[in-house]
Amino acid sequence: MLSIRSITKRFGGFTALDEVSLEISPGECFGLLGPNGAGKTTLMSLIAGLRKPDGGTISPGKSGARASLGLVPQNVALYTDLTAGQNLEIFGKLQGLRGATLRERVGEALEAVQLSERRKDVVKTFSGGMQRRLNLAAALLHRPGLLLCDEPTVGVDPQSRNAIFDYLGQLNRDGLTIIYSTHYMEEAARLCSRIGIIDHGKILALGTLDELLALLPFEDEIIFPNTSETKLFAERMAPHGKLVSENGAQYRFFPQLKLSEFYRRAEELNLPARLFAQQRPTLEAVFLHLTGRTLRDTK
Ligand SMILES: Nc1ncnc2c1ncn2[C@@H]1O[C@H](COP(=O)(O)OP(=O)(O)OP(=O)(O)O)[C@@H](O)[C@H]1O
Repeated sequence: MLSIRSITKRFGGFTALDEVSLEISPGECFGLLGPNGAGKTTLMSLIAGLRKPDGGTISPGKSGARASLGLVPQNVALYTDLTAGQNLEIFGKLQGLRGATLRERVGEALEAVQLSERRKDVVKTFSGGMQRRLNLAAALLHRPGLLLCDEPTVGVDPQSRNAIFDYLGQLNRDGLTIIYSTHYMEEAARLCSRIGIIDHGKILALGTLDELLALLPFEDEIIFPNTSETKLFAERMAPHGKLVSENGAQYRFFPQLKLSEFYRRAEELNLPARLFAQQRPTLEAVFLHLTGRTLRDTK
């Protein structure tokens, strides 16, 4: 168990983390979901022992379970003039591996992130996604018990993203504890068994996806086109929920009135029901409910 109790971190007069408390169980994949600047990287760096908190405790300390820790940093940290194989050999040596074990682990890691065929290629010729995959492999050579992944898929193509997800899922099923930070709600929902929503240095809510969705005061969100036909209706609905305009093309409405009442009012303006698509809300709606902003607004 990793216990984070009332952690505070300040940079000068600015409070980046404000009394954050979390318990992470062995074998869980915990998601830290929040917009840019929320404090995710700061929290990761404190857990990794790269920075010291101004208040609070993290236990066990670096000499305990956290001694066996892998960190996938937000920015790719590789020697781009060297080959993929040479990079992993350097990281493996830094992690204390030598000889046959090192060679074996490097081979396994390249295989796991689907880069075996690029072993002898220089990293600067790799796509962003391939570099991300190698960055992940580098953190795992010493087979840590806890993996910290700080937004490992930013700027990654779908193929690499899926490869990273499949690999992390497999590692987690094999018992690796993972803390995964992201501002993509789909990633947190897909990969993590529990999610903490973080904003302005505070954990606003914590739970499974279903527990977080249960915080919402409505069951379905409604999507409808943004046209001259629906403009007046959207204006009338705005006080009865949260209305978000998406790229000027459609509205997403989080209702605070009964759906029967919503459709009755649409009918008053001769808007047919087929214009409206109802769907189960996502973590985006939970974030909006908790902060009044969308995750995208705050990027
Ligand atoms: N070394 C530092 N000095 C001053 N302020 C900092 C420092 N590191 C982080 N901050 C500030 O602390 C806040 C949290 O930053 P942090 O990098 O932890 O956020 P984040 O959630 O990881 O977001 P991002 O995805 O943008 O990295 C931000 O407002 C950031 O500007």
